Amino acid sequence: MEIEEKEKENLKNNANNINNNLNTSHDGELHSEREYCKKILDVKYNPYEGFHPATEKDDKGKKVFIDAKKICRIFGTDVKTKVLNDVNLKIYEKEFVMILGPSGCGKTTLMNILGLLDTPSSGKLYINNKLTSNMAESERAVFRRKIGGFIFQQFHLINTLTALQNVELPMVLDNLETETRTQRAMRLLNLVGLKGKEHNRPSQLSGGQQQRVAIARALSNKPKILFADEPTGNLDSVSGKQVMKLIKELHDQGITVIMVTHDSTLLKYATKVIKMKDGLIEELLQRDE
Ligand SMILES: Nc1ncnc2c1ncn2[C@@H]1O[C@H](COP(=O)(O)OP(=O)(O)OP(=O)(O)O)[C@@H](O)[C@H]1O
Repeated sequence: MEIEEKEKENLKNNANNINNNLNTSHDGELHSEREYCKKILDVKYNPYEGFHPATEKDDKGKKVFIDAKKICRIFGTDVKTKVLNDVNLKIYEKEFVMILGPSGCGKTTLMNILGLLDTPSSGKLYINNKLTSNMAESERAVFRRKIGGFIFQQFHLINTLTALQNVELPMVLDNLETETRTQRAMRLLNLVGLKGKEHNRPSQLSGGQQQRVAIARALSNKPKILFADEPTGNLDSVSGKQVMKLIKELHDQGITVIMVTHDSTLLKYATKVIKMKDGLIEELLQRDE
């Protein structure tokens, strides 16, 4: 009988403990069972939902844009560091590829190689079936100017030029007539929501506006592929969303996008995810059809 009473007491204590846990929390945010459950559900939110490990079946009928075979990148001469280690990867036309992984795992290095901003130490890289190591530097420059568009976390605008002049710059390098390039630059600035800011210099624009100038500049030569390295990394969440909306619209119009990010909430825009670790592709995921 005495044992039974003790057991009852224990059960009551347990019930009280559970109840207390439901009604209060260490961070003082949870005040009801419902909120508690919601918190648990949030914790279980899976940014990779809707993706599956990529298989050869996923590639059927798609046109290969970039084909990387056993790409290695070693930095340093005396002390050598292997930053990319036998990376194999195919990127197809019209994909929206996101590269994720811990800091220093080689994301930017890989993207710079795919965008011909850097060259691999070994391995073969094909763009549109063309072996890039056979390209002259002038041909690589044409790819960067005419086929690729680039957006960086730090915007990389020229501070002494206006927004309009920044957007016009690649077209100046391409010898386009003044009238044509000014008209196109005005149209692009309008497209990215910067009508009226054409004559502002970067210092007179917010971070989000500067990134939108950078997007307009990246689009000035009508690229087929957009390389974006942490494009929202320096932006507040509202500006970040505007920039992502623009990039999504470009993808919807048929531009292939390769983007490096730390932010797994952006995976909703991706059709393919490359998870990197220590210079290797740890996992390749494809959005469910
Ligand atoms: N030019 C270089 N010379 C020497 N080491 C370099 C060079 N560029 C990159 N590295 C090294 O290569 C590694 C990978 O760098 P990378 O910038 O590709 O990483 P990441 O995954 O993009 O990192 P983060 O997310 O922090 O930007 C780092 O250890 C970095 O220090």
